[in-house]
Amino acid sequence: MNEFKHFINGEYVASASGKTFDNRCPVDNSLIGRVHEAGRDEVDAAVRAARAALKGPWGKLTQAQRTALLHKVANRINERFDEFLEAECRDTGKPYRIASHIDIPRGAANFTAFAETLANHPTEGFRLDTPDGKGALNVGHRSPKGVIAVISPWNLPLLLMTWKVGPALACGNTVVVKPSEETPATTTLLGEVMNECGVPPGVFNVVHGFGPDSAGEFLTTHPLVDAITFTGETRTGEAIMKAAAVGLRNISLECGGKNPGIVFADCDLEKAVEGTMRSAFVNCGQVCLGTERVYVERPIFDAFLARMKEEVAKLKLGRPQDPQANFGPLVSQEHRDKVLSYYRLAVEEGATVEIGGGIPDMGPELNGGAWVEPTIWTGLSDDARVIREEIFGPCCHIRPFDSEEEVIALANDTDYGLAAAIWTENSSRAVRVAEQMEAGIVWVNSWFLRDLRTAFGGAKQSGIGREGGVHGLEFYTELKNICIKL
Ligand SMILES: NC(=O)C1=CN([C@@H]2O[C@H](COP(=O)(O)OP(=O)(O)OC[C@H]3O[C@@H](n4cnc5c(N)ncnc54)[C@H](O)[C@@H]3O)[C@@H](O)[C@H]2O)C=CC1
Ligand SMILES: O=C(O)/C=C/C=C(\O)C(=O)O
Repeated sequence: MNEFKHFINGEYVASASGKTFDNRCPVDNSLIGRVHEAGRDEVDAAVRAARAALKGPWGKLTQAQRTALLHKVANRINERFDEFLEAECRDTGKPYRIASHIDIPRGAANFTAFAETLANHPTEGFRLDTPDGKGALNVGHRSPKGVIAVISPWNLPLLLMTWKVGPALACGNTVVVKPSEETPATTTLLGEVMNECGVPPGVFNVVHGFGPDSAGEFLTTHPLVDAITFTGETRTGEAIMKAAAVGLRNISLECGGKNPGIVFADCDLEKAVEGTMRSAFVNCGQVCLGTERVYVERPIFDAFLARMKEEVAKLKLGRPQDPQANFGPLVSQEHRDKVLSYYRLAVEEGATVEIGGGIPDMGPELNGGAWVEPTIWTGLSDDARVIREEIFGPCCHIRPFDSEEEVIALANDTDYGLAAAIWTENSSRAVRVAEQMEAGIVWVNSWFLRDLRTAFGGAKQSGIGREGGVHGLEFYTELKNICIKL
């Protein structure tokens, strides 16, 4: 039986209260282990350790020394690849086939990419003319922001946690991470890696627990936290924003999406089908960038729908270890209840279920798991809740359109603004439409093609701020101008 403890000041510690909660595997609902639930005291100890570490050996490292240390962390994740893979897939149920080329490699790359990008970023400088003719030099100086609270979700646990911890540490901050209660394993394991690599105690801390009235709230309301970075649901983002208002702490929020895919008749049909399949069904549809609304130009609507149904029928559901499996369960029974409620709602709202729509029979060993069928609907009206609300499951609605103007309006008719995918071989149209998308990220003839140097974040209710590349500098550092009179 695993026991997931907090990682505070370089040591694994249990909750003083003795409070724990169960961690279950979504593949078959078996018990993985017990997770310690942090109270205010553990959160306070973690934040104080992080604050003290800013003034310790960590705060004295040069950028080059920090960069070298973060490379070591990335290498060690790669050396312990199989342990991370097994832990991640046990927590989430996702296939090894997926996690071994997305989650774990990106978990390591998030340290190297940000260490390099930030180490090589130039300092701002301006020469100012002055009346005496001698002038002045203005030099931008960046210092770490301080203690960063990282609140991370369950869908890509290692990837999304390190996506924040990597740049935070590269900029010289210290962190307290509150991973999702559903997926404590890889964040806990990262504590061992930090110790093995010689990252000083207190630089990386982990507290476990839930959101409201638990570790998440205790951490985000802690007065010694300087800034909060979050990925998860929009409503949680609002709660965190309120918490951050006290003491005027900075926030970076990456929240939900209801992302459109736009398929023009002049696309390469096979490319569009392959990309839309991935964007709707990879990770069992639990990716904030995923496509839940697909708009297809009428002349190819029937052909596109038929090909999508053929491909959905080929998805191979199975245990994470099954080398053929490319589709796992949802993360939890609770999330399955939510997704299935939308499957029922779609029918109530008048959808035609083109494929799926229910619970697959996985056999006696797996039927207790959080499995749902990959699902495609057609026929819903544009104001249906299924079209407007983020479901975060393996499902999409496909609807025909007749003109570019119409589809731009449809795609933007949402409270969210995270991502969009456009499929066309006409590059002028691609740019024209991409520029009109109310979204932070637009892919043309691709999806989830990630370059870690680029800006990442959402418009409207999909978030506040941009991370990625040098954009994270604005959040993870304090920029001071030093004016030197010559
Ligand atoms: N990347 C995304 O866009 C994600 C979206 N979701 C969506 O959100 C729905 C709910 O899933 P949850 O895991 O409950 O997401 P959530 O947004 O509630 O949880 C994400 C993280 O925030 C923490 N948290 C929750 N409330 C908090 C609070 N008041 N203060 C501080 N921390 C808090 C959680 O413990 C977790 O670590 C899902 O059904 C899905 O639709 C979930 C995970 C990721
Ligand atoms: O940074 C990435 O490549 C992936 C980001 C995905 C999310 O933010 C999400 O699914 O929540």
